[in-house]
Amino acid sequence: MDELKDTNPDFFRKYEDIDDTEEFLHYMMLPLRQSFRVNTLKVGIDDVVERLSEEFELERVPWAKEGYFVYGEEVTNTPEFALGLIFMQEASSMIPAAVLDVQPGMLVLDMAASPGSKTTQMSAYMENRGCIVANDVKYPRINILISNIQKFGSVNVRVTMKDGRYFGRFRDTFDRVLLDAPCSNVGMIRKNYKYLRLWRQRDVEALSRLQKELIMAAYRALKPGGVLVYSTCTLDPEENEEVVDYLLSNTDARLEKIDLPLKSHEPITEFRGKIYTDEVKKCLRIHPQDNNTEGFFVAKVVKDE
Ligand SMILES: C[S@@+](CC[C@H](N)C(=O)[O-])C[C@H]1O[C@@H](n2cnc3c(N)ncnc32)[C@H](O)[C@@H]1O
Repeated sequence: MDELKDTNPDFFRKYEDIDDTEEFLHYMMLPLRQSFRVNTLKVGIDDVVERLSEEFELERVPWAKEGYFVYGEEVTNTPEFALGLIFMQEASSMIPAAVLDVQPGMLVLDMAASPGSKTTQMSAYMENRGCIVANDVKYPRINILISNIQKFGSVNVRVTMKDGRYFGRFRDTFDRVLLDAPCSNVGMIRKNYKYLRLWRQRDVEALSRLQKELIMAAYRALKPGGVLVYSTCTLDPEENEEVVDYLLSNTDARLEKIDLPLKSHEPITEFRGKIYTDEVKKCLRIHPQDNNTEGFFVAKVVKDE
């Protein structure tokens, strides 16, 4: 552990103010459990589960009916994976689309969509009806997005390559908006230690500024009566509670409490001299030890009619 701390002392110093428990550090460094979603556009959940149970131990993800943890050998070596009947996705990353409550026929904006795990999850929930505009700003990531959409069999998706802030001009347009924002990826340290090496406070601050602009554009593009979900796979308050606090202070946005069968941490309302509205307590702040997943943050925002 000491060796690891030496790779980025600034990170560990800051995180003493966020979660200084041994449990947090322990789970941060533990390898992630594998998990997948059944592609309900192509196959029934029970059929896949029955077949894969012959080879693997499966455990249902409590917050996504088609999500499973998988134990044993590499599930990506199966025909089910090759045929796109299952989609590998970290279990906590299944939360935002589960919270967004998309319905068949809706117009949905996925503002930062690549590699498309949540786009494909939403297209399954929408039974391939309606339309998802799946956007990403980076050209190489657009290719991965398109290939995942094709492999999954999602036919209700249109891909765009724009800076997410561009969508602010489509005022009151989308029934649902997902902003799964670019972030400092602290939650993904469990997947790859490179995210620990790469973490810098100045990047957190720059990302926070970008996220505030993105969430304002996302809210503008949302129809009255619609729902916006903001999520990150990081735990820095500047990228989470502070961004949501910014939206609430500058618009008429409202938060709704998220009710899912999982454990979470109390959101942060005060950090390094900044005070955030108590409303942010309605958000989900998930530390890795809560459910043995990646760290994650999710906010459910509504725009009144
Ligand atoms: C957390 S990842 C999205 C993961 C994706 N939602 C999924 O579930 O598969 C964030 C994405 O934001 C994209 N991004 C970065 N800056 C952006 C911007 N200004 N506008 C739109 N997308 C951006 C990145 O290229 C990256 O693909």
